[in-house]
Amino acid sequence: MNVSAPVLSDTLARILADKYEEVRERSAAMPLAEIESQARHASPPRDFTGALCAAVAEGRVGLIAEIKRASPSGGLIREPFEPAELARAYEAAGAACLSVLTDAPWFQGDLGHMVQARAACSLPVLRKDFMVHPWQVFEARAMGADAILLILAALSDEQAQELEDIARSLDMAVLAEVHDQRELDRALGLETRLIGVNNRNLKTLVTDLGTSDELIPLIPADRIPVGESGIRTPDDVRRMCRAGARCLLVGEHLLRQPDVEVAARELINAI
Ligand SMILES: O=C(O)c1ccccc1NCC(=O)[C@H](O)[C@H](O)COP(=O)(O)O
Repeated sequence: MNVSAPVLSDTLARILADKYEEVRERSAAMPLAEIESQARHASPPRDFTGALCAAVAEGRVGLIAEIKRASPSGGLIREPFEPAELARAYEAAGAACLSVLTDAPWFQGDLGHMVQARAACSLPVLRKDFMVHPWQVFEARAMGADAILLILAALSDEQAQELEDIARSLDMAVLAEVHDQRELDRALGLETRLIGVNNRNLKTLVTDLGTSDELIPLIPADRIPVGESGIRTPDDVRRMCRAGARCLLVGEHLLRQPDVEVAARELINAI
């Protein structure tokens, strides 16, 4: 696969330019065959999709609770920042899964945050990063990730397919993220059942739950819609459910609360 960033002039493009450079450096330090071998010898993944389905089958929100220190839109979100403590609190609240930001330049993330969070609980964990190259998928699994995010806006169809194939060969779940109908149509060409509708416009960074209102009803019944970004209140949760998503990915709102367990429980019990 070609390791060069698409030419765009928005926030996502700037993040991707840094990401392609990071992949170049990391893959130069460890060959693909070596990281692939580590991934294939890692202990088995936890069932990310199964955990979401179980929560929904029990009548609860399938909450993917996010762990991130900072973001381009929110600046520094939580300090002090204790990934293990957050993971335990989210699990105690009844979250189905975790999402952990591992991008350093834009989110102050680290793969170590994911390792610490996963070791502190029994929840399946999504590596939340900008995946553009097979090396990163192998790295994610080698470090314990149970799922990866594929942002359709950041990938060609061929890239998305290749990264999904690798993830599936490693028994990892894939969350395919879309922002508009065109990306949704492309995502439906993938095998994954998990289709994330991101309410954040990645060019302006503004969130609008109307994106979910519009796109989630278009997702076929054999897929699992996941509402993402800008979800803050029990009313927001109910709005996502009305649109058709009982699985939700929530970060900033929870991380800004002094007691994340109470805050997560409030959203989980909103329906
Ligand atoms: O959050 C950002 O500023 C951002 C900027 C550019 C690309 C991605 C970005 N966020 C990633 C996410 O989609 C969110 O971390 C995730 O959906 C949770 O959203 P929120 O509950 O609003 O923190």
